[in-house]
Amino acid sequence: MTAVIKEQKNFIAEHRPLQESKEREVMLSLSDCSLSFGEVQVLNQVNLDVYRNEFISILGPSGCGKSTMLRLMLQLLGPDKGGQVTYTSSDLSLGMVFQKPVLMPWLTAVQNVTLPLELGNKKKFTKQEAREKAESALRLVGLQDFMNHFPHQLSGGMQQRAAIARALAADPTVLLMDEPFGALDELTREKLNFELLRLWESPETSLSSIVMVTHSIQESVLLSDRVVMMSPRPAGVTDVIQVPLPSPREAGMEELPEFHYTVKELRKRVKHL
Ligand SMILES: Nc1ncnc2c1ncn2[C@@H]1O[C@H](COP(=O)(O)OP(=O)(O)OP(=O)(O)O)[C@@H](O)[C@H]1O
Repeated sequence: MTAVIKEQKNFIAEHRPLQESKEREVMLSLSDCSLSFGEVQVLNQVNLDVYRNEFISILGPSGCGKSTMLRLMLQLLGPDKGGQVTYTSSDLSLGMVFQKPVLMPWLTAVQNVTLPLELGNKKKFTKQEAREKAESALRLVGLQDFMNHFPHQLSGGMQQRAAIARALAADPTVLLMDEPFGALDELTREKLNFELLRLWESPETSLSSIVMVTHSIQESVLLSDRVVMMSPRPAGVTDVIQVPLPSPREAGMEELPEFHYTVKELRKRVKHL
């Protein structure tokens, strides 16, 4: 058993090799991005590179512009003049998971996951392919026995799993997540955090990088390689902290001194904002 776990760890390490900073590949970048809604300036000169094979958390005060930053990354919004959002990687494909699962109540789990794959003018998948991709994504998130359940028949955690499956079914290389577990109870949240890491590390998904907005300092330290801290609005990046925990992350790492030290350091910096 131990040998199998060790083998899996080695596989994960090979699958997701740590890159030296000078050779790290940038997947997408925000350069000097400011953004205003009318008179209200929300973002101020935000600079951030998202690298291949990394997990980034974004922490910042409520209303500072974290979701707006994700919408910039998705190019649903454009920055003010002078700013630039650049997609640098040739295999970049973005997926999004929102705080609320936003499932169609009249569709089953598998129909909800299939729907976006069938929409749009340039249909990438046939009906049959879309269905197979949806079923395989639902299996990945552990909902194989609930494919034909309607959203009201699923718990909050299961609904969020379905929303993650919906994003994964389109084979994104970068997954953007806006407080995906914020509305869940602590135990479910903890469970889903580790499930998310497992999905990220799995060779069965196309995921390379994850950018997650969270309000939890502990969650950000446990999950991420880097924590990006934002100031109050108009928000800029005040700090980028490299988390010194070993990879892959595992349950129990919250007991390590590096974990406590990093949480303490982030708390100190949040207080100074
Ligand atoms: N479409 C919009 N039109 C006008 N103002 C907007 C729009 N979207 C966001 N805002 C404003 O931009 C600011 C930043 O919003 P955003 O949702 O990005 O913050 P946030 O950091 O994600 O907040 P929270 O942590 O509370 O979720 C807020 O003051 C919000 O009211």
